[in-house]
Amino acid sequence: MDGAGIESKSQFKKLVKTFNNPVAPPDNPAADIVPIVEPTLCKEQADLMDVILGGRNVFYTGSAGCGKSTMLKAFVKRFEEKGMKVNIIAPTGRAALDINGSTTWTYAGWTPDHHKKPLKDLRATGHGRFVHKRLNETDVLVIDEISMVENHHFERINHLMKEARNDETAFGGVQVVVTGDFCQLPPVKPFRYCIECGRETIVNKEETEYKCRAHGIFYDKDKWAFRSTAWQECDFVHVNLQEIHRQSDRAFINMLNKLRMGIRLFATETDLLLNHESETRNAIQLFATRAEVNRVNEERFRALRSVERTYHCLDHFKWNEAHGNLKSKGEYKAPDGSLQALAEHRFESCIRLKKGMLVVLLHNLDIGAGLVNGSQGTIQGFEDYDPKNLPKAATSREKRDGLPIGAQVLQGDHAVFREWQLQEYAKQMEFKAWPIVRFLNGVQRTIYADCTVNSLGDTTPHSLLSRTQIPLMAAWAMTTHKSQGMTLNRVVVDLSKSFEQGQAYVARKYFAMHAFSIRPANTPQVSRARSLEGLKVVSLPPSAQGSGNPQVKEFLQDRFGIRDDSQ
Ligand SMILES: Nc1ncnc2c1ncn2[C@@H]1O[C@H](COP(=O)(O)OP(=O)(O)OP(=O)(O)O)[C@@H](O)[C@H]1O
Repeated sequence: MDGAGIESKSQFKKLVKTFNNPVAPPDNPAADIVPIVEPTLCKEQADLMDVILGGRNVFYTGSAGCGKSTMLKAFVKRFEEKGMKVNIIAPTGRAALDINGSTTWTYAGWTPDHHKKPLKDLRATGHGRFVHKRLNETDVLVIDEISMVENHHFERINHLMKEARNDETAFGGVQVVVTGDFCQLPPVKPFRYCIECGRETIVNKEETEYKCRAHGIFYDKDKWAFRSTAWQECDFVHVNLQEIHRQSDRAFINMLNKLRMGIRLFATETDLLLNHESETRNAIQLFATRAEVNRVNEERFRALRSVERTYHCLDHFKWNEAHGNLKSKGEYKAPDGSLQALAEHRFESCIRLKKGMLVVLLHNLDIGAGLVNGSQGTIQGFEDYDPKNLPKAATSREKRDGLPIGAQVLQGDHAVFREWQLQEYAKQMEFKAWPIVRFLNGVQRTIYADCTVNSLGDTTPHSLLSRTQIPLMAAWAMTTHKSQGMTLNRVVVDLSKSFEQGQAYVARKYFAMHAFSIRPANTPQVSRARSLEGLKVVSLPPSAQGSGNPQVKEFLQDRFGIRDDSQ
């Protein structure tokens, strides 16, 4: 098993006590103060790990919160420990940053214009120096957020890898692991250019057909990766993770599963969702647009009379000159000096903080203490900067002898680099003080800056792209987009309003996505983790129920027997 776990309630209580009482030394300092940032895999996750490590091509899926990202980190670590070269790719920049990977485009060495090339020419790009080398060094290709990867994009990558690796088996013979949830975001602008000749297709009014004069019609219903020839060639083992780790309330999980599949809720369930008792003091309001979020957050921020403190991020690109193609990553900057390459980063380039402000934590600080990505709290005050308290990379001696109470330890790859970046960040801080946050579960912590590192390039040492910033953001309001992947404690959401505003292309999926992105308190260690308790749904859009994409439903039914029993 990977990572340490909290095995009993008493162990958890002891940990919380230790964190809340920094003067009382615990029995075993080293064991108790090291934060737990990765959970212990459950049985079905461990079984999946065996299948993946066994070398088969695997597609694994499951509802939001079943641990897809947790699995990804765990098996990548295991492959890397075996010395295997793993490339992790995702269809968008933001998704790629979250998984310390690159985009499908960067991996393939393409710009969107490459889709305008006939397949034969596109395949030839696999012989470009960097691309050829990169694709030939891959042992395992991991594709995250597969729901957004369009059929022919998946197909094109398959062709490119066959050509580059001179091997006509699926993806040129590498092991392929794909993950994601087809009930979440769909591919954008499918079949825009004909895969055969690269000419722009002509779309009909209903956006159901894309026509190439020379090569016929492509149908919108076939836009999904699972409808591609490449998917068949991969001969995937299909795994559906069923245990939800974010929520613990059975009735609530059932409802979420129905919403995911676009299954109409029973009247009793709708009633429960709208009218259950909820604790929404200091809850976060989810909105569709950034403008609404900014308005609410700005109003509430201004209303606080305490002193405002501004924190600018520290972006850094440590470039290995062997990666000529990456040089520009460190060159393009936004007006505030932050790197364009990190524009989609989950940490803000600039944050303003005040005492009394509601904030949300943006990374897993300490799972054992219930402090995860999405934990909400209030700033209680500020701790003066003291270099002694900055998180440090543990030396081997410290690992052996234990660290001082309250010290935060930097673990894993790049720990020394991260420590250095934290020190640099502290030097450039205008206000030499760190926010102290009391979280909704009662745990109080000083929140130091965190440094996230993305390793880039095909050779080692990798080029390192990093952002260092205080991992907090205002939590009166948030976009639903930003809430994806978080475990929020208290949420208020008005779904009908989102519909009136005529949400973009995902309108049909919007309801399922939104409802599914609501993550009330769940960590089993937090005693009041009654899932519906932290959720307030203001109103539901009646038209939005019972939608769900028919091809996705059919696919999930075929593969996993997940069916719509309400019909
Ligand atoms: N085996 C486990 N034991 C305890 N907690 C777990 C376990 N697996 C995952 N979690 C926790 O559950 C939460 C959701 O996990 P994760 O983000 O991996 O899910 P996901 O399926 O990727 O969700 P999404 O589709 O929303 O991105 C995280 O806080 C994670 O730490």
